[in-house]
Order: sequence, then structure tokens, then C-alpha cells
Amino acid sequence: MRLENVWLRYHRRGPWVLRGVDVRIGPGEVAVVLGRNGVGKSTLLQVAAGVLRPGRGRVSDRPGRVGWVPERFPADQPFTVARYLTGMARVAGLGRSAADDAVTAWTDRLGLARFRAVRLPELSKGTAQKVGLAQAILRPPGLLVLDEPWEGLDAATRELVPELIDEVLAADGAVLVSDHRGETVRLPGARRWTVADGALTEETPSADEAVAVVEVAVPASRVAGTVARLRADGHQILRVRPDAAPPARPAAPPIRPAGELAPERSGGTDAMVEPATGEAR
Ligand SMILES: Nc1ncnc2c1ncn2[C@@H]1O[C@H](COP(=O)(O)OP(=O)(O)OP(=O)(O)O)[C@@H](O)[C@H]1O
Repeated sequence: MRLENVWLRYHRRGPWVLRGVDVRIGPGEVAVVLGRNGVGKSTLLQVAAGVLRPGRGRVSDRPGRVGWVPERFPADQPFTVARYLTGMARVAGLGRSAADDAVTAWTDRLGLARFRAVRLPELSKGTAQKVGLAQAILRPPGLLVLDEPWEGLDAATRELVPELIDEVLAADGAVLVSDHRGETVRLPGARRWTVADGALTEETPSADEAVAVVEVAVPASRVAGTVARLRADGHQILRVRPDAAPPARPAAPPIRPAGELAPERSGGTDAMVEPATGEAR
């Protein structure tokens, strides 16, 4: 999809919020839209999603199915969660029984099962946000647009967001995410677009950025938590191996360039965790 020289303002004589934005995103790519409050991130996402039409310029090659998660889900609608989501699944083109299956699966996954019969206006803000997330992914979108997706969500659902993004990318979808709080550390490999003064600039990652492999020994009982934390911090886990011997603990553990892993030791009870970069998570 490409935004070609996109200009947008909300009122005829109002200030331009976007000025000549030119950018493209391809299948399997994720871009994070950064910038201070009020700079135009939501506006850009809505243009990408097709919710707003540019005043000048155009959007070309937008995928057929777009999932849009607005910053604030409009919960003032007279439906129950199940009724609303089933309707959205039907709008997305699913048949009756596929729509029912998708609603059951996603409400289970997002912890919404007990709210299926609750009316949207009666939901808490965070629960309503989850409904907003569910409606966008009931049918895998070719473009998923997430406006500040971490806002208002509980910890379990926040952890789920990168997973959902990965699933869309794995199916060759593209993902746009806005973020004014730097949560994007959870999305390794994401492109970074910054909006300022109506213009968009892309941060180019340096090609020769050095990569290192760090070996970490943790008690076996804490492997799962450590792996989860490292992933949440954007590190990639190469492998986890049980270690038979108590690790020799060097005063200053060596750091090796990627590809030069230390030989495995034998004996002991700890587990070895090797976070690194360079492969898909
Ligand atoms: N419906 C609207 N009518 C008029 N002006 C609007 C409208 N929506 C947004 N704006 C204005 O457009 C500018 C960009 O707003 P936008 O919501 O895109 O910013 P943002 O970067 O997403 O902000 P935040 O980080 O606070 O979510 C702001 O000056 C805002 O006041």
C-alpha cells in the first residue's frame, strides 16, 4: 500500500494536519507511527485505513480487508458483545457459522467470553477496547491498523498484542501501529515512522548495527518468566537448554559476537537462556 503525497485538513480553511506524506508499506511489514500528542498519528492511520479521505494526494494498493482498531472504541451502540461481533464478522464477509465460530474463538482468546451477553455501553473502558480489537481481527486482515493498542488494556491482553501482530504478519498482512509511549520495544524489526509538523520521516536502521549473543544462567524454575521478560523487552530467544552442572560464574561474563556461542557445559541444575538477535522470534 502506498500513501502518495497525502495532504489532509479537517476543515476547509483549517491548518493542514498532514502535508505531502509519501510512504509505502508492504505485505509482512509492520510500521510504528511515533510522534508527540496531537501531531497527526491517528489522522495518518485513519487515512491509511480508509476512514478519512485525503484532501490532496491518494492512497493506492490498499489491501481488500482492513482491520481498524480506533484509539477509543465507540461503545455507545445498542448491541450485546456477541451480537455486535457477529454482525462485524458478517460485514467482513464470513458466513453465518464461520462468523459464530470466529466470535467464539476470539472472545475466548481475549477473555471476553463472560461478556458475550453484555451490552456495549455497559462495558468497562478496557473491556470495550478488547471488543474493538476483536472486531478488527475476526477475519485475518490484509492491513491491520492499531491506534495506541496498549491504551487501557490489562496486562494479559497487552502481552497478546505483539502475538496478534505477528500472526497478521505471518499471513502476509501489513500492520500500522501508533504509539506515543514507546511500547514498540515489543515489536522487534518494526519500521519507525515519525510524524512532526505534518510530515513523516522514516528512521533508517543502521545496516552495520552490531549484534551480540549474551548467555544468561537462571534457576530452572524461573526460565519461563525470564524468557517472557526478555521477549517483552524485544530480545530474541535463540534457544533454552537445560544445564546439568551448576554454572561456573565468571566474574565478568564474556560477550561474544553473534555466531560465536560458547561450547555447552555438562553437569548441574540451572538452565541456559540465550537471547540474541538476527532471526524471527
Ligand atoms: N475530527 C477532528 N476535527 C478537527 N480537528 C481534528 C479532528 N481530529 C483531530 N484533529 C486535530 O488534528 C490534529 C492531529 O490529531 P491526531 O488525533 O491525529 O493526533 P495524534 O498524534 O494521534 O494525537 P494523540 O497522540 O494525542 O492521540 C490535532 O491538532 C487535532 O486537534
